[in-house]
Amino acid sequence: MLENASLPDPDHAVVIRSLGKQFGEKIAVNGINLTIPAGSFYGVVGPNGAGKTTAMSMMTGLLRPDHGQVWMHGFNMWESPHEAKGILGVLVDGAVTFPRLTGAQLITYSGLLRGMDADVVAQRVPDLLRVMDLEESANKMVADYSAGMTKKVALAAAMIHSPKVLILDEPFEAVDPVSSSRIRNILNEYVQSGGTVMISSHVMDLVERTCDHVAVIDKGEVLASGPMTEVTDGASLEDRFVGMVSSHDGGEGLSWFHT
Ligand SMILES: Nc1ncnc2c1ncn2[C@@H]1O[C@H](COP(=O)(O)OP(=O)(O)OP(=O)(O)O)[C@@H](O)[C@H]1O
Repeated sequence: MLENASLPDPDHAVVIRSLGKQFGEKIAVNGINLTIPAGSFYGVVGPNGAGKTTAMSMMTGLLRPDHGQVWMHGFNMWESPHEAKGILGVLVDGAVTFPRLTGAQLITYSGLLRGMDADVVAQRVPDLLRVMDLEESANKMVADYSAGMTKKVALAAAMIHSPKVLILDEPFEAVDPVSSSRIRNILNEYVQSGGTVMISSHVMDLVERTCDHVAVIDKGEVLASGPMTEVTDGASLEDRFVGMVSSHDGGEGLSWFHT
């Protein structure tokens, strides 16, 4: 485990030290270090299989790391899970929901599970259904939702308790552009009010426009991280990303694929 030389600054939203996970022979996350400043909109980008979901699952306490530590505003995820998880809202790819609940029930249940007052939950559920454009489907079972609707209801469930930190794996995947823009505006306001958002995405343009910090992950390692302008260094995020990842991979094309 990590040498606990010094405790991280509780003003940082998320501090990750030497976080690692191996599945059999496969090293999915290879001892990564990241510091997510409070009040930042932090993007995580990386090619398929880079280790983003594994890293985010460990950050949120859903998957136990082989080694390393995570602190949420100074609370250690594994030593003080109640405190660390209490300030966290999570949307992780493939996370189990309860598809036989209706959308309204799922969001309500999430709030009640968080120990919220039932009256406050009842006030917030219609607001969340409205901003997610799910009012008409509020009483339909989540099992019958489209992929984008499922993503939006899971996002609403992650937001109901107004957490200090939101960790969202691919939150805009399958979400239509109007809903995506509305959700980004809400997240921007949340960040301006001091909240912290971490998202993963494959859409470089969206990450570049939305996030003020970014980490590029490949093969379980952080290739670059920090303020967006420092990482991009005058180029587009897409160009920087492709440059970093392909030099890491040394990938070649298909010499036979032509007519
Ligand atoms: N439960 C598991 N068992 C075995 N291998 C796993 C498991 N979860 C992830 N992996 C492997 O770990 C590596 C990282 O996977 P992960 O899902 O974290 O990547 P990702 O960056 O989120 O990818 P994508 O962008 O495609 O969603 C992959 O090689 C994957 O096959």
